[in-house]
Amino acid sequence: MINLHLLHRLSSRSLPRLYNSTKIFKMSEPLIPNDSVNIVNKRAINSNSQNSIKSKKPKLKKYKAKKVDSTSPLGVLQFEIDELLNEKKLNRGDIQNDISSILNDFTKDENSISNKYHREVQNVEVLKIGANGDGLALIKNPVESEKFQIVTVPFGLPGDIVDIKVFKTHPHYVESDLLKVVKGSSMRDDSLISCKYFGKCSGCQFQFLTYEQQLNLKKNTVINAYKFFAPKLLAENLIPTVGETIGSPLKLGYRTKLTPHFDVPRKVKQLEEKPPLGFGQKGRPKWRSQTLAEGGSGSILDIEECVIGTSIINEGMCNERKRFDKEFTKYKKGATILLRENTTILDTEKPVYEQLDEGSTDIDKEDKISYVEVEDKEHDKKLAKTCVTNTRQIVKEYVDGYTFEFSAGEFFQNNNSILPAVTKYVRDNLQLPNSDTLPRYLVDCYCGSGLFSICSSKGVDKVIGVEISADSVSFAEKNAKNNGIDNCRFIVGKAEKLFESIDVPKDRTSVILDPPRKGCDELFLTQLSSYFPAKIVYISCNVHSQARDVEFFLKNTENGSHYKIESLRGFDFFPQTHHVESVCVLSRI
Ligand SMILES: C[S@@+](CC[C@H](N)C(=O)[O-])C[C@H]1O[C@@H](n2cnc3c(N)ncnc32)[C@H](O)[C@@H]1O
Repeated sequence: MINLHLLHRLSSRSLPRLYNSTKIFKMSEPLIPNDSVNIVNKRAINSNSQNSIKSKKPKLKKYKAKKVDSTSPLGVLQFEIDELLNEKKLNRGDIQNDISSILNDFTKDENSISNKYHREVQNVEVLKIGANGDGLALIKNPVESEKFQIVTVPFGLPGDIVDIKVFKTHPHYVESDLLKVVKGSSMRDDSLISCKYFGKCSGCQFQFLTYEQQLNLKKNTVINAYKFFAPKLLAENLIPTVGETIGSPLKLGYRTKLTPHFDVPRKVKQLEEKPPLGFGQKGRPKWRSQTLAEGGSGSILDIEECVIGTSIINEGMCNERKRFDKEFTKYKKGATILLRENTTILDTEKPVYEQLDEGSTDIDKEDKISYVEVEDKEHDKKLAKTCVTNTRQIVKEYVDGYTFEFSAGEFFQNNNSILPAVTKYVRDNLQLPNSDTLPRYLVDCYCGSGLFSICSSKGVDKVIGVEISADSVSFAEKNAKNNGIDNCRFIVGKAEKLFESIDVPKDRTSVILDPPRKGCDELFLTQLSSYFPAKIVYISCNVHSQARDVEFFLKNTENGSHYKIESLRGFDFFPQTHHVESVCVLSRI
């Protein structure tokens, strides 16, 4: 049982700590700038007045495709589009949109190409749900009657019949806003929605699904990722049955970090009206009458409470919003507010207020630090949770009996409730066969402030961690020391720096990989394969780059063919959202 008390203490407090002037979640610009026609006409007038003999043709606008990483959400969408086309026996030509005509259509009347494309469509059947949580559907092309369009439908579930507004065109798909669910999919259960901003905020996608359905969708994301990014492994039957997704103990109130933000329009010297402070709107809200009444009309939705944030993070958000109400006129640029949970293990002999570090304060309560007291019955400890807003402040987290310190602005996992299960799973899967007497070693690549190194250190003789952030490495060293662990060594540098000085025998060594979203690079994977460790546990917040890396490792490196995928499954670090963390275990054959 968790025992919650809210207590406060006196503290002086200034402005909220803001970082990164931001343009996060800015909606895309319209394809045709409003003044396009005027610019062209002005040029024509100028050239006439100079009696120019040459009548200059307006320059045709060309569509410039942005380079996307194939494992990013937009890159993955391309695979999903091809899969849908395959199922419908269509090809890319059948869904190609005439972007050039839209870009160069300067007429403004209702029959303009742009208006024909960006229209409302009724009774659209959603066919699939993609990895980023948007539905996918097939609609008729409004201009070329023999053609179709693939449309993304936010908050659309397979089987839904919906009315949509198409608002943006890309070469092979169009984006839409969901206007109305005409007939709901059997998966949809709106009674499960716990946030009034669901359907408008870009944070959550799955609140209307049972938790079991959410876990199943995430399992499918893992299956599809390996289908799309590891086709050779799939063809050779080298991918095992994907395990059930491991759920989070907390389904709501789990997020230990939130970053609400606000925009200040350009050219505004002094804000007169308070701008929305919250999270990005999904799609273009101006077609959704409800949205205007509930939280603003801009690209940011004004949100006072986030149901997936922990209670102290929401308390911090409430404090910082009160402060923003009073002080918004001082800001000349948009900014992001960091809200990061901090845990203090309480000495029950001392008054709580004496043990708290700096944290978010309540201006209505004499600037007292807000905190929530939590009892950890398993380890017989009392914890105080505070909310840190200063990116440089040192934050403490408490995982499975260990304490971790790191800078509030640096990386640390955001769902504390699932970490004991994840660290145990990693530890169990690092085990080497017949390892009862011989020494065992662990290498933790991308180790951050030492979470996996420290949580796995007991069963091994020596741990080597490698991490690019010197700041994180100094925290990893400090964390090992504070937890009484003396068998860990940490190296600052790119992951491949490890191989310059590795001194542990490969046959007795397991390796953890936990890279950022973009995954590992080929140089590192090639060197890892040459080192040839006994076991590899690859943890990833982007299963698509993980699948690509695993295929590269098994198929394109020196010793890759001597490994097999022992197991593969997702962990649900972020309930109610589309995100999935994937753990892939590789062992030598
Ligand atoms: C997903 S985090 C994992 C951190 C840690 N395992 C944890 O769970 O707290 C990825 C880490 O990789 C680090 N990193 C990014 N690129 C790197 C590289 N090329 N070599 C080593 N570390 C890198 C980042 O600084 C970050 O701490």
